[in-house]
Amino acid sequence: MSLRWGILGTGNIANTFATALKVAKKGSLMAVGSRSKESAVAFGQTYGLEPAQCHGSYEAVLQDPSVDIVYICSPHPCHHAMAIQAAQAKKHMLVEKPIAMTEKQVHGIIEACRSNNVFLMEAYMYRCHPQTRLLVDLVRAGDKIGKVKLIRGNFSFDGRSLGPSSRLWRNELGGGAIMDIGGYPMSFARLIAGASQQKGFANPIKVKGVGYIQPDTKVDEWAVASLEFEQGVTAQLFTGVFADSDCGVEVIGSEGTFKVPNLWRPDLAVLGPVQIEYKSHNANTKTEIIPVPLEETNLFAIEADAVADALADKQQQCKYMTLDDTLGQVRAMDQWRQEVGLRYQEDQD
Ligand SMILES: NC(=O)C1=CN([C@@H]2O[C@H](COP(=O)(O)OP(=O)(O)OC[C@H]3O[C@@H](n4cnc5c(N)ncnc54)[C@H](OP(=O)(O)O)[C@@H]3O)[C@@H](O)[C@H]2O)C=CC1
Ligand SMILES: O=C1OC[C@@H](O)[C@H](O)[C@H]1O
Repeated sequence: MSLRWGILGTGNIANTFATALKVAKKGSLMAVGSRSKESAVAFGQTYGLEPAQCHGSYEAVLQDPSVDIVYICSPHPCHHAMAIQAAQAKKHMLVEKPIAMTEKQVHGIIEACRSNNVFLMEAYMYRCHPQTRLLVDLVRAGDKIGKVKLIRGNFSFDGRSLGPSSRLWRNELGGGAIMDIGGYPMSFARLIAGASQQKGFANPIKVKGVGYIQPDTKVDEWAVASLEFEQGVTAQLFTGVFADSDCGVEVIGSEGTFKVPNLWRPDLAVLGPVQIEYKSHNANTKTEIIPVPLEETNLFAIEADAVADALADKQQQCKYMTLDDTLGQVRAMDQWRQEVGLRYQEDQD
């Protein structure tokens, strides 16, 4: 099955995804939509589209019969309306993370997709990667880790040079660390807590958080969270957009610890090796390096092909990020924001 993709938006990640579609085995780019025809044509030229495949509105892509599925990659506050329109146009969709701003919005998107029988996935691409799948299998097996006690996840980068016009620093565009990258460690903790209980994901029973909100931009510059799950599993999360820091993750169990230096972007070698490191708590053992067998290295091609596999299997969700998982994710994100006092216009809707 080869999926015919349309991309809605021509920004940073749109380019990454279009590049990935060149190597994806089960999909190709058929159209792009932008708020301006000029941007659409410039983008399309880079990826081999004809001018007729480059639309000066998102709506035109939704009406394009050569498109099966759209990739929604506008700023987060735009996702909700675009996803509902895509569902009404009977297009399947992969929506960038966070899929929407609030739990209420996520319910609206899921309802629209279910009633129009279209596929929906929140694009936490790292969830599809073999490295993540191997870690999940190791945690589920339990022989090395024992009982999971603490999950630690960080994602931060220095976004100050992007400047005040960037969506990252604008409250009305959903700016701040929690919404941009805090969702990665949150979704990771929920994935691993679930694996430790032989489930696809788990939702925290307690979310505590603090953070720093810039008084001028009204977005969070950094934030931390402590989570409690059932069966005594806990998690520590850090996110920030003011500095690069170690973005590795750790799972600490009763018998040993797994460390993954480069979980979020294993396609970028500069961020660290693609491998899982295991150290038993037995003082006499050395760190074991567990390699990750890879047939494909492009993370976004892996994601696009996972979407194609789900659709070929007549599924309306992807097993790596199901719709219930997405609902649990937005609830936990809403709680984290509430703890920190981070508010957006959508909280009043
Ligand atoms: N999975 C991942 O690794 C990544 C995911 N993302 C996610 O993708 C989304 C987009 O991020 P990114 O590509 O960095 O963002 P950019 O700001 O680079 O691009 C966003 C694009 O959205 C379109 N757009 C529609 N409405 C607006 C608006 N009101 N203001 C600005 N742009 C608008 C524009 O395209 P046009 O002008 O053509 O209409 C713009 O180029 C975010 O939700 C983000 O969280 C981002 C980076 C990495
Ligand atoms: O998802 C993301 O990952 C990488 C970051 O640079 C980007 O801002 C974010 O949206």
